[in-house]
Amino acid sequence: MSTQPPTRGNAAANDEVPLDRSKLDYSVYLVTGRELLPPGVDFFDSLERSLRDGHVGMVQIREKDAETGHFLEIAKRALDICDKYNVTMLINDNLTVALSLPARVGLHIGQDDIPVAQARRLLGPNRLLGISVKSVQQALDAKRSGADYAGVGPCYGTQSKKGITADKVIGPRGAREIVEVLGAGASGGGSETRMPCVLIGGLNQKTAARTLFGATSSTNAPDGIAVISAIVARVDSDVAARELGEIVSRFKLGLAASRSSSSLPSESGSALLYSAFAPHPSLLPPSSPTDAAFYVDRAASLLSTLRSSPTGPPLIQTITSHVSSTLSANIALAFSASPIMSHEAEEAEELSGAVGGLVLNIGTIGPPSRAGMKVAGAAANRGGKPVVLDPVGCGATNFRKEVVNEILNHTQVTLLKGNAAELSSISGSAEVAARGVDSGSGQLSDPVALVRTLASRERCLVLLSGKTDYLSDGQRVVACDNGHELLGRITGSGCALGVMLAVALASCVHPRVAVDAASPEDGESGGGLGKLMVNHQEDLFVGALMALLSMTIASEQAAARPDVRGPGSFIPALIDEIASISPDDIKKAARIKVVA
Ligand SMILES: Nc1ncnc2c1ncn2[C@@H]1O[C@H](COP(=O)(O)OP(=O)(O)OP(=O)(O)O)[C@@H](O)[C@H]1O
Ligand SMILES: Cc1ncsc1CCO
Repeated sequence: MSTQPPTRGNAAANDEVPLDRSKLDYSVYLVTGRELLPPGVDFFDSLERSLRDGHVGMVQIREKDAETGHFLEIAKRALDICDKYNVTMLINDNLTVALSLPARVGLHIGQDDIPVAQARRLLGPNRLLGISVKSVQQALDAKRSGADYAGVGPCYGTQSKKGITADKVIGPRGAREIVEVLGAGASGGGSETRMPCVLIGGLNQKTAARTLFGATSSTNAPDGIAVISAIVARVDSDVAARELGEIVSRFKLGLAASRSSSSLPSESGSALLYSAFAPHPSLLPPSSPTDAAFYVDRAASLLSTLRSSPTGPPLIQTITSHVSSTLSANIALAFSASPIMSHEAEEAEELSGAVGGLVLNIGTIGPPSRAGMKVAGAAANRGGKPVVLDPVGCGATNFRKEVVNEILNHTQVTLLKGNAAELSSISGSAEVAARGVDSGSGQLSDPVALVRTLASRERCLVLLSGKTDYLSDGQRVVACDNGHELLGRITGSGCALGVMLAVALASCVHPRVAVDAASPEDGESGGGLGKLMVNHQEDLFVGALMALLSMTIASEQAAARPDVRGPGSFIPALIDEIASISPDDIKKAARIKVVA
């Protein structure tokens, strides 16, 4: 293990040299917390250990209970360690302590502390000044007020700060709105200068990748993560810091590659963590094809891959309604997958090692499935497994809206599927009223804009189901006219489609997905991170299309059978047709249009 100080050069240990803000490294920002140290671990030993390999670029000394003299004593010793490893140090809250230390030491304040403008006046122009923000307004104020960076959060509930309750948590999606306005030229006013930011609150080895991805907007991304217990509570704080550093650097590499559409650099033969949530750029078409045949051919060839997978059927964990459970499981089997209908939180973590994809369907959700979704969703995200969310009946009640919101915050979904009423409700429009689990009678005025905007906002694929289905990844939109009205006359066809989507998305992900199955007990330590090897062998957009075409074309074939006389006889025929649908059927019968 290296004991050499890193050459990052992001701190001016010599106060003669003005702080070069462009060289600060926010990737892993450690906030100290003596109260969280493991028993018998010395604060300064833990700090030095976490800094020595160069993964932590900033340290904030946080002492909520120490009186000023003692705080200063701790900060002075901590500064020696930070200087040794060329790490930038800040003081939490206490202006007196910050001002008693050399000018290279900054100050971080909260919204309830001294106003930023006043802090800036007292600190002078050179000292680093950070502020915690939890709303867009606070972010805009922070940009105007002379702060250098923002801590955005709390992303999740944490144990480190008393008083944080679930309703104050902003989630990765709330963080994204803030990250957006902190970017250069953000709408809504404020300075044109981009303000760096770190995500804070519940960030650890399990949540970091998903949260960085979810908090990234189309124009701006977080610069790093601020953590307390994910490092401080670990005896091996060096290993903890390295794990976090690797997650952030993989995220940044993936982000750069996705923005330049270049290929992702391979890392010991594995693709990058970022690709767990977004298609590998090399799988995207070189330019947007307007020719539907391009997608139909690729969907057909993905179906043959699924039918002949050398690794066997993908295991699909489905947390779904008791109404549609059996139909969904049978359809998964017919579609060359292996279903497991499990909503038990207690087994979700263990199960996640074996599953290829996860379905979260809120049809008859109750406390156990709600809890199971949380654990299963987090585990799927960590392992790079595709997640399909079916927000059944969303919009019909406030409870369902709340549940969907909660899921979108705790899990980065790969695909969101819903009918007009459900997606209308999630998008915040009242255009199509929900009466129950089926669409209302109203029509969407602009389904293309709805799926595109929602996909871009939620950073996932969106599939709007109905007579015509619309699929988008936020840029491309394909409309599909296949399907039979009998699908709308049986219950659970949408739920079963959700499972088929998970199967198809799982078949896009390279079979060499492997995550160290060891999992920590306390949810905070880094166990279970292992070697993540997530590759995609096909564009997830094509995967979703393959499932949709398979369901809708099979429904047409079933309805055309002489033995089908209505919804009752249609169900077994549909299962049979799904079991036998072939790549050729897809090529012959697909009726899709590239509409954007
Ligand atoms: N009138 C129709 N004509 C053709 N296909 C249809 C029709 N209605 C629905 N479908 C197809 O049925 C499948 C399910 O879509 P639907 O919108 O009915 O889902 P849903 O409302 O979520 O269903 P459920 O709640 O019963 O599971 C989709 O593949 C869609 O293409
Ligand atoms: C009828 C019904 N009620 C809750 S879930 C469900 C199945 C259709 O989604």
